[in-house]
Amino acid sequence: MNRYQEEYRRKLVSADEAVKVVKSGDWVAYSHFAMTPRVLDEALARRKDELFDVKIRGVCALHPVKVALADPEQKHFIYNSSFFSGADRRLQDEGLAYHIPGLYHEAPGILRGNHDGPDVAMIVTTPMDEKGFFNFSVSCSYERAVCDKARTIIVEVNENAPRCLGGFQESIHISEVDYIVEGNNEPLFEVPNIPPTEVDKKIARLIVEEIEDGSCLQLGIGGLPNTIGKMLAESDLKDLGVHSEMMCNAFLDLYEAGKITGARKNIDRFKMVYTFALGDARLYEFLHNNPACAIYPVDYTNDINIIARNDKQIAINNAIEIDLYGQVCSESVGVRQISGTGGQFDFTFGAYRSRGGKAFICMSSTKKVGDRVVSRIVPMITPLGIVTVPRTVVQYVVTEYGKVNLKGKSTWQRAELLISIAHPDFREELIKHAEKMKIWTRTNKKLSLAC
Ligand SMILES: CC(=O)SCCNC(=O)CCNC(=O)[C@H](O)C(C)(C)COP(=O)(O)OP(=O)(O)OC[C@H]1O[C@@H](n2cnc3c(N)ncnc32)[C@H](O)[C@@H]1OP(=O)(O)O
Ligand SMILES: CCCC(=O)O
Repeated sequence: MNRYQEEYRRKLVSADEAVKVVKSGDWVAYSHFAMTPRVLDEALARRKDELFDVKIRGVCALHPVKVALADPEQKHFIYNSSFFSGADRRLQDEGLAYHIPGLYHEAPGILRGNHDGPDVAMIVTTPMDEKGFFNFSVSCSYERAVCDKARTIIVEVNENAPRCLGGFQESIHISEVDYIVEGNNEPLFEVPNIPPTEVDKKIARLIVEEIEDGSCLQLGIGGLPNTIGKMLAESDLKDLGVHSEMMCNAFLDLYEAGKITGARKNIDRFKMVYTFALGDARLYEFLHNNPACAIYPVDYTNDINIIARNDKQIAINNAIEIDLYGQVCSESVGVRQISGTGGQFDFTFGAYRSRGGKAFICMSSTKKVGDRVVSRIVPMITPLGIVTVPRTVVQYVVTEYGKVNLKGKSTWQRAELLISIAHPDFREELIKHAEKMKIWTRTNKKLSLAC
C-alpha cells in the first residue's frame, strides 16, 4: 500500500459521517450537471432536523435534489441553482428552487471573491489515481474554485466517471481532500437521443452553409445545436476545431466522421476544448483518458478574449423567444426560469470578436404550448422574462424561414428582418405591433403591402 492509499483509508468515511461537517448557516456547493452528488445529497437531507438555514448551490442537477424535497418549508435547507435542469424546474414549480443569475465565465472569480461561501464542497470525482489525484471528470467549470474557497472538501467517488484530461484545474489531490465517500457508482446521466424534426433540419441547413473548412465550433445546450452538429458530420467540411463550453454527442459524431482535427486552431491546437460534458454513455467512454480532448475551467473556455483567439469561431445556441428589437430570451418564460444564461452571452460575444467568427441564435419560429401554437418572435419578451443576450450583442438569428444578421441594424430594420423569418401566420400581427412600437417605417409598409 503506497502513502496515498494509506491516506485514502484514513479519510474514507460514510456519507452520514462526512456531512456532519455542515453547520447551520453554511453554504454548501455541489458539483455540477452529471456529477451532482447523490449519496452526499441524501445524507445531508437526513440531517434536516439538526440544521437551520443551510444554503445549497448546485448547477443543473439531473435528478431532483433530496435536500430540497426534504424540507418543503425551507427552514433547514434552501436549494439554489445557477442553471436549471428539468428536475430543477419541477422543484421551482413547487417553490423549492431558486436561481442564481450569472455569466458563466465569471462564476469562478465570483466564487473565489465571494462573501457567500461556499463553506463545504461536495464534489463527485473519479476514483483516486496512483499519484493521489481525484479527477473532476465531466464537470470542471468551477469545481476547483469551489474547493479553493471551501472550509471542508468532501469527494464522492463514482467508479463510472470518466477521467477527463486537462487543460488545468481538472483534478484535486488527496492532500487537499478532507473526507472521501464512496458513492453508489450509478451510471452518469444520459441525454435522450431525440430524432430531429423537419424544422430542425431546415434550420441546421441554413447554419451549415455558413461554416467553412477550419471553422472552430461551439454547440450550446438543447436539441437544435446537437442536430446541427450531426448534420455537419455528413457535410464535406474538413479540419474543424472545437472550442466549446459543452461537449456533446454531436462532437463525437463529427470526430468519428473525421471532420475534426483542430489543426487550424490558433490555441489548443489538435485539442477539443470544453468545460463540461453532457451526452450518452458512448460520449463518456470516448472522453475517458482521451488526449484528443482537454477540459478546462470555465474562466478559460468562456473568456471572451480566449474564445476570440481562434479564427472562424462559430457559436450556435438555442433561444426561447426574441423580441422585435432583437433582444434574446433563452432562459425563462416570464417569471418561470427555464435554464440560465450559461455561456450563451459569452460565446455570442466572443465568436463575433473572432476573425471570421459568427454567432448564431437559432430557434423554431413557433412553439406548441398546451394546445396553442405561439410565435417565438414576439413584440416583447413575455413580461418579466430575462434578456439573455442583449440586442447590442446578437448577430445572426435563424428560424426555419431564414437567417438574418442584426449587427448594426436600426430598430425598423431589425423589426423587418425578424418579421421576415417569423412564421407567416404571425407576420401581420407582428407588423401591427411594430407600428405601435414606432419601429415600422413607410418603407416597411410598402414591403408588407407588396407581399
Ligand atoms: C450550460 C450552458 O451554458 S450550454 C451553452 C449555451 N447556453 C445556453 O444556450 C443557455 C440558454 N439556452 C438553453 O437553456 C436552451 O438552449 C433552451 C432552454 C433555450 C432550449 O433547450 P431545449 O432543451 O431544446 O428546450 P425545450 O424546448 O425542451 O424547452 C425547455 C423547457 O422550456 C419550456 N418552453 C420553451 N419555450 C417555451 C415557450 N415559448 N412557452 C412556454 N414554455 C416554453 C418547455 O416547455 C420546457 O419546459 P418543461 O420541460 O419544464 O416542460
Ligand atoms: C451552467 C451555468 C452555471 C453558472 O453560470 O454558474
